[in-house]
Amino acid sequence: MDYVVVALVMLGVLVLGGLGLVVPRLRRRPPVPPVTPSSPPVITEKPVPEASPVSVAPAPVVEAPPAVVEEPAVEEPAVERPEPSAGRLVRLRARLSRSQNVFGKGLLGLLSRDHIDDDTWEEIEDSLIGADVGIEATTAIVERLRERTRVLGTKTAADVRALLAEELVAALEPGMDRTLRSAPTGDTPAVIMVVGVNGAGKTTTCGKIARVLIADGRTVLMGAADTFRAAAAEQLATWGSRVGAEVVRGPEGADPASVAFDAVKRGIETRVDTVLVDTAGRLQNKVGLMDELGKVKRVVEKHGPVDETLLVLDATTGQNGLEQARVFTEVVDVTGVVLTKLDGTAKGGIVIAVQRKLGIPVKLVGLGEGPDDLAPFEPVQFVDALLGTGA
Ligand SMILES: Nc1nc2c(ncn2[C@@H]2O[C@H](COP(=O)(O)OP(=O)(O)OP(=O)(O)O)[C@@H](O)[C@H]2O)c(=O)[nH]1
Repeated sequence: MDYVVVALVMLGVLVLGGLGLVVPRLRRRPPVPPVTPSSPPVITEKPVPEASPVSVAPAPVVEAPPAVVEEPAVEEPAVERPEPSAGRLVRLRARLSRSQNVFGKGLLGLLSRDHIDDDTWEEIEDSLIGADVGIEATTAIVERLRERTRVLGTKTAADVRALLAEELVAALEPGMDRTLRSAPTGDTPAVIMVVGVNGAGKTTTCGKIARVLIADGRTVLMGAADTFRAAAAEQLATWGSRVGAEVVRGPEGADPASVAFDAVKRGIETRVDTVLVDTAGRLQNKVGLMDELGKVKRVVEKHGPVDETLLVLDATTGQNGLEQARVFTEVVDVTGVVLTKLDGTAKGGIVIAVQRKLGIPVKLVGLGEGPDDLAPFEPVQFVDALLGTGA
C-alpha cells in the first residue's frame, strides 16, 4: 500500500513538474495562434507601412489633375524681368569674336611689326576693307594711323593698341546722339516705328526693344503693323506676353496704317510711355511698298509726331545693306539704325560704314537671338570689345 501511495505522490510530482516546465515555455512564445490568422494583413502591412504614403497617394493623385498646381501657372505666364540695358555691350562682347580676329589679332599684329613698310600698310587697309569698314573710312583711318605712328614713333603693342582704338572710336563719331527717344510727351506716348527689309530682324528687334524699355522702367505697347506675315503678329504677341506688354493687331491682310493708328490710339488711352510699331519687311526697290511705309508714318502722325524711326539692318549683308538703307532714309525720316546679327559676322566694321554713309547714328546692336541680346551702342565699349582684352 505504501508503495502505492509513494508511486501516486511521485506521479503527482512528475505531472506538476511537467506542467511547470511547459507553461512558462508557452508564455514565452509569441502568441502565434492569434498572429497566424492575421498574418496575411501583416505581410501587406510590412511594405505598406513604408509604402502607405505612396499607395495612399494614388487616391489624392486621382483628384490631383484638376488640382494640378500647374493650372494657375498656365493662367499667369510668369512675366519675365528683362536684364537692365546698362552694361549689355560689355556682357555680350565675346559675341564679337569673329570680328575680334580681324581687329584684335589681325590689325594689332600688323601694326606691332618692327618695321611697317608700304606692303604692311596695304595689308592693314585690306583688313579694314575686309571687315566692311568701307573704302572711304579705311583710307581716312589708315592715313591718320600712318602719320601718328611716324610722328610718335610708336613701337610697343600697348601704344599701337591705344592708337588704333582712338582712330576707330573717332571713326564711330562718339559725339552723335544715340539716346532712344522713348519718353512720353505729357500724356502722349513716344512712338517708335521699326522699318527695314525682309528678314533683317525687325519683329525680333521690336520685342527686344520692348524688353530694354521695360527693364529701364517704361510701360510699352506694341502694334503689329506687319499684316503681310501672319506669323509676325503671333511672334510679337509672344514677345509682348513675356514681359506683360499689350499688343494691338489687326486681321491678316489688314491695312497696316490702320493697325498702326489703332495701336497708337490704344497707347494714348492706356497711357503707356512708349508705343512700338512693327512694320512689314519690304524691298527698297518696290515702289508701292515703300509708298505704303510712308503712308503708315503719315497716318500715325495724325496722333502726333513719330519720335523715332529705327531702320533695322542685317550686319551680315554688309555693304549691300547700305544701298537699301539709303532708300529707306528717303521715304521715312530714319533717326537711328539698329544693326542686327553682329554676332554672326567678322565684319563688325560695318558700324563705321553705316554711320559714315548715312550720317545716322547706330543706336542699338543685335548680338544674338536671345531675348536680351540687344545692346545700346557705345563706341568706346564697342571698340574695346573689337580689339579684345589683353590685345
Ligand atoms: N544671330 C542673330 N539673329 C538675329 C538677330 N536679330 C534677329 N535675328 C534672327 O533673324 C531672323 C529674322 O528675324 P525677324 O525678326 O523675324 O525678321 P523680320 O525683319 O521681322 O522679318 P520679316 O517680317 O519677314 O521682314 C530670326 O531668326 C531672328 O532670330 C541677332 O542680332 N543675331
